Amino acid sequence: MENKKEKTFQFVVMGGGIAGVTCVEQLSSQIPSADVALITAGPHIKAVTNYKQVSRTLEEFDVEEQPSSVLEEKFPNLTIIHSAVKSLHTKSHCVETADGRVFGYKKLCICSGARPKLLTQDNPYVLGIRDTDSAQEFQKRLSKAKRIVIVGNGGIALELVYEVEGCEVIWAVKDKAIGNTFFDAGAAQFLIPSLEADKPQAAAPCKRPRYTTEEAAPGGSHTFTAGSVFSFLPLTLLACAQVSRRVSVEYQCEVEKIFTSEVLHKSPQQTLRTECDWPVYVRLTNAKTFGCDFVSTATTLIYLYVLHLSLFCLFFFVVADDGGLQVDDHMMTSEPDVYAAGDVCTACWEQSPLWQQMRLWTQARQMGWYAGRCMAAHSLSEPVELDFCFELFSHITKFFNYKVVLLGKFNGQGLGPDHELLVRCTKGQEYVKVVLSGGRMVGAVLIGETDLEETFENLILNQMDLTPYGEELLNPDIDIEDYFD
Ligand SMILES: Cc1cc2nc3c(=O)[nH]c(=O)nc-3n(C[C@H](O)[C@H](O)[C@H](O)COP(=O)(O)OP(=O)(O)OC[C@H]3O[C@@H](n4cnc5c(N)ncnc54)[C@H](O)[C@@H]3O)c2cc1C
Ligand SMILES: NC(=O)C1=CN([C@@H]2O[C@H](COP(=O)(O)OP(=O)(O)OC[C@H]3O[C@@H](n4cnc5c(N)ncnc54)[C@H](OP(=O)(O)O)[C@@H]3O)[C@@H](O)[C@H]2O)C=CC1
Repeated sequence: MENKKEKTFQFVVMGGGIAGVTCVEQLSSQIPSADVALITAGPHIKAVTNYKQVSRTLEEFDVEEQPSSVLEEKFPNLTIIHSAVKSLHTKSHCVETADGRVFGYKKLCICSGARPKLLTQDNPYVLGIRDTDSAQEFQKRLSKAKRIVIVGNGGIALELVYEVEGCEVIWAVKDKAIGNTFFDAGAAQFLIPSLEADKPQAAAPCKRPRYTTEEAAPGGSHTFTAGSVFSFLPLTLLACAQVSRRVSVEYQCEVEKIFTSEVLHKSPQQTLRTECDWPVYVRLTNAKTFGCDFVSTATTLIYLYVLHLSLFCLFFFVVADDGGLQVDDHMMTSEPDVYAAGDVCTACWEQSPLWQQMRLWTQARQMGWYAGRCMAAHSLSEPVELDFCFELFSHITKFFNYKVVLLGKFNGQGLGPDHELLVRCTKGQEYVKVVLSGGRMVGAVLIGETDLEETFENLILNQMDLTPYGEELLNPDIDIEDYFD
C-alpha cells in the first residue's frame, strides 16, 4: 500500500455530513497550513448555517446541502475527493477509495453516519427514509396512496405521522405511548390531540432545520426552509385523497408479517380488518391485519455501517453494544490516529451524569467540531479537555408543531426509581416536566412556548437544592425567571 499512495495528507476526514464537514472546518481554521482532505461520495456536503447559541448549552442552526466547491473556496488548504472509502489500512495509515486511489493520512476521522434498519429487505412495498432519494420516493408513493402503515416510535415516525395528510395512517408502536425515545406517557397524552385535529394552515415557523430537495441553481446551494417534516421533504406530504388526517395508533405491537395480496388470496381464512384489495398487508403481533399501499419503517438506525467499506476493515475496531465505533474523551477510536464523530461513533468516556448520546444534528456538529480540535491539538502536542457541550444534554426541536426542549435526563434515563417528577400541563398550550433527584433538578421536558429553558438549564447546571420550593417550582403564577435571577 505504501508505494501506491497518491498523496499523504496531514488530516483526512471521511464523510460529508454535518460531523465530517464541521471537523474539516475546525481543522482548516485551527491549522490553516495543514493539508486537509475530505473524502465523500456525493457531490454535495451538509453544512451548518445560521448557527445561534441560545443559551450555555442549547444551540440552533440550519442544515444546508451545498455543493462541495463552496467548502473548497472557503479553505484553500482543503482538497475534496469525490469517492467512497473502500478500504482502510490503519497500520500503513492509508485509505483506498472506490475509484482505486490510495491516500495516506497522519490522522483520520471517520464521520460516515449510520444507515436505517429496515424491517425487511428487498420488499418493494416497504420503504425506509434516510436521505433525499428515499424521501422523494416516499413522497412519490404517498401521492397515490389511500392508506399507509408506519412502524416505529422514534423521531422519524413522530414527524412522518404528523406530516402525512390526505391518507389514512395506521401507526404501529411497540410501546404503551407514542414517541418513546423523546417523551413519557404524559407528554404523549398532551400531543395526541394534535393528531386528531387538522394541521394549522400556516404553521408557525419551525425552530429546527429542514432542507429541500429542489435542484440548486448551478453553483448555488440547496435551500433549507423552515417547516417541519423531515428535513428531507420540500412539500407537505399529500396523499391522493384530499381529506383530513386519520391516524389510528396500534399500541404495544410489532410487525409479525408483511405479505402481498397473492398470499392473502391463497389463505381465505385470514381475518382482515379491511375489505379492499390492497397491494400489501401487514399482520401485527396484536393479531390485527391491515391492508395498505405501502409500509414505512422508522425503526432506528444501525450504527456500525461504513458505506462501501468492507467489514474486514472494521474488524480491528472496538465496537460498542449499539454497533457504533467506540471513542474515548478525545474522540479517538481503538486504532492509532483514527478518530470518529457523529452517528458512526459511540461515546465511551466517563460521561457527565447530565449528558447522554443521541444521534442528532447538534451532537454530530459538536462531536465533529471537538474531534477536529482534538486532532489539531494532538498534532501540535497541545492539551485538550472535554468540551463543555458534553456536560449537559440539550436539544431543541419541533414535534406536532410544538416547540420541544429537552434537557439533561429528561426521561429520568438511568436514574432508576430514585427520582421525582413535577408536571404542569395546559391542554393545547404547554407541557412542562421537571425531573428531580435528591431535590436537585436533573432534567426537563418543555413543550410549547414555555420560556423556561434558560432558567431550567441554569438550575440543572448549578445543581441548587430545590427542596424548599417544592411544587411551587412550577406554579404558573410565579415568575420563576425573576425568582432565581
Ligand atoms: C430522516 C431523518 C430525519 C432526521 N431528522 C433529524 C432532526 O430533525 N433533528 C436532528 O437533530 N436529527 C435528525 N436526524 C438525525 C441526524 O440526521 C443525524 O444524527 C446526523 O445527520 C448525523 O450526522 P453525521 O455527519 O454523523 O452523518 P451523515 O449526515 O449521515 O453523513 C455521513 C456522510 O458520510 C458519507 N459516507 C458514508 N460512508 C462513506 C464512505 N465509505 N466513504 C466516504 N463517505 C462516506 C455519506 O455519504 C454522508 O455524506 C434525522 C435522521 C434521519 C435519517
Ligand atoms: N426532530 C428531531 O429531533 C428528530 C430526530 N431524529 C433522530 O434521528 C435518529 C433516527 O431516528 P429514528 O429512526 O426515528 O430512530 P429512533 O431510535 O429515534 O427510533 C426508532 C424507534 O423504532 C422502534 N423500533 C425498533 N425496532 C422496531 C421493530 N422491529 N418494530 C417496531 N418498532 C421498532 C424503537 O423502539 P425501541 O426504542 O423500543 O427499540 C424506537 O421507538 C434518531 O437519533 C432520532 O433521535 C429523527 C427525526 C427527528
